Amino acid sequence: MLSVGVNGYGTIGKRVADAVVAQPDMELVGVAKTRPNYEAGRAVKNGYPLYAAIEERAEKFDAADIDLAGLVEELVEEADVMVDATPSGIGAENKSLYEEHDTPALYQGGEDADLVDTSFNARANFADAAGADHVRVVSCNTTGLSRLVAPLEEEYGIEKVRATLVRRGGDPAQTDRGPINDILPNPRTIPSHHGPDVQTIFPDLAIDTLGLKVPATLMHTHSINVSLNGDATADEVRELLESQSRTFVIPEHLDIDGAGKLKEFALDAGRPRGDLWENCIWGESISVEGDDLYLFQAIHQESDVVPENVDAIRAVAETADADESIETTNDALGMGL
Ligand SMILES: NC(=O)C1=CN([C@@H]2O[C@H](COP(=O)(O)OP(=O)(O)OC[C@H]3O[C@@H](n4cnc5c(N)ncnc54)[C@H](OP(=O)(O)O)[C@@H]3O)[C@@H](O)[C@H]2O)C=CC1
Ligand SMILES: O=C(OP(=O)(O)O)[C@H](O)COP(=O)(O)O
Repeated sequence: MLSVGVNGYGTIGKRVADAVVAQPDMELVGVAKTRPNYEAGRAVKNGYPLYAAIEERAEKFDAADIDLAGLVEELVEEADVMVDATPSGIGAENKSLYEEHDTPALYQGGEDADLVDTSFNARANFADAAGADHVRVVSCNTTGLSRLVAPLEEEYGIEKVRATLVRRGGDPAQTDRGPINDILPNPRTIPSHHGPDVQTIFPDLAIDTLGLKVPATLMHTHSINVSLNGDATADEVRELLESQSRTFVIPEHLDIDGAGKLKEFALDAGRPRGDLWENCIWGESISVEGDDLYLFQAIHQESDVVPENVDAIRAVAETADADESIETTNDALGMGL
């Protein structure tokens, strides 16, 4: 069994913790937080040992009647692999903690690519993380782009990707992002960080990305154009994407016309927290004009990186190859819609 610790128990961390618990080959050693808020209480109710991330604040947990299992240093010492899901920039500050205890660590997409030995996407470059000490699971949007690029690159070769990312302004619980009423080019410069980030996975890929932020919380939406090298028809591309385990081509008959219905669909399917781990690609949008493929896909920012984190744990621990790990993760989570 792989012992896993999660430092940072927020949007991503709590989902990764639950996903680790669901795996047949992993155990959750515990999770770390700085404050005794509702998520801390829920972690304890779930039976997850809770560690204080900042020693001086440990007494606040006592005052809130929330039991601590110890300090984050003890969690790191006990874990075979740490998943750092702290806010952007804090992961970099925590790197020395993991090094002191000789514990390999995963970081999230809010950290810089140069913090780590390799950036990670399970479908595209699983083997690059073998035995690495520091691995970054790329951001939600970069994960969504990488999952799309990998099969297209293998099947046809890619001349160029052009992607416009309409990004949600904040997660549903991020009240500090709002109230919001605006549409922002974000960043105003081009490219957005996503193109260079995709190139940390596909170094030779030509890709331009433009980003915007809109006053929505549910999901991101990508408008994609891929100039392919090989001949393709829309039907062939659709079949290819349907054959991938983490790209869900939304059938037309479901009559899902936006992120709101997608989330409702996920809740109806019994998905935890209404999570959509897969890229959600509108079937009727898949079009080929000459060498150019076009499509729309929705990306659930809170959850698409979760199975990638689980796979990255096995990759650094070298306990499975890509296909084995992806299959185990998918089965344990209940992937497939
Ligand atoms: N949300 C998203 O859509 C996505 C986020 N990411 C990336 O994942 C990372 C985490 O983001 P997200 O989950 O949204 O962030 P959240 O703010 O939801 O969660 C971060 C958690 O870290 C805790 N924390 C804060 N400081 C520390 C610390 N010093 N040590 C330990 N824990 C700490 C916070 O707990 P406390 O309340 O106790 O301070 C909070 O629970 C970022 O790099 C982000 O860019 C990637 C893909 C999608
Ligand atoms: O990784 C994400 O987005 P990104 O791929 O646009 O950086 C998450 O949705 C977090 O985005 P945020 O930086 O707006 O919180």
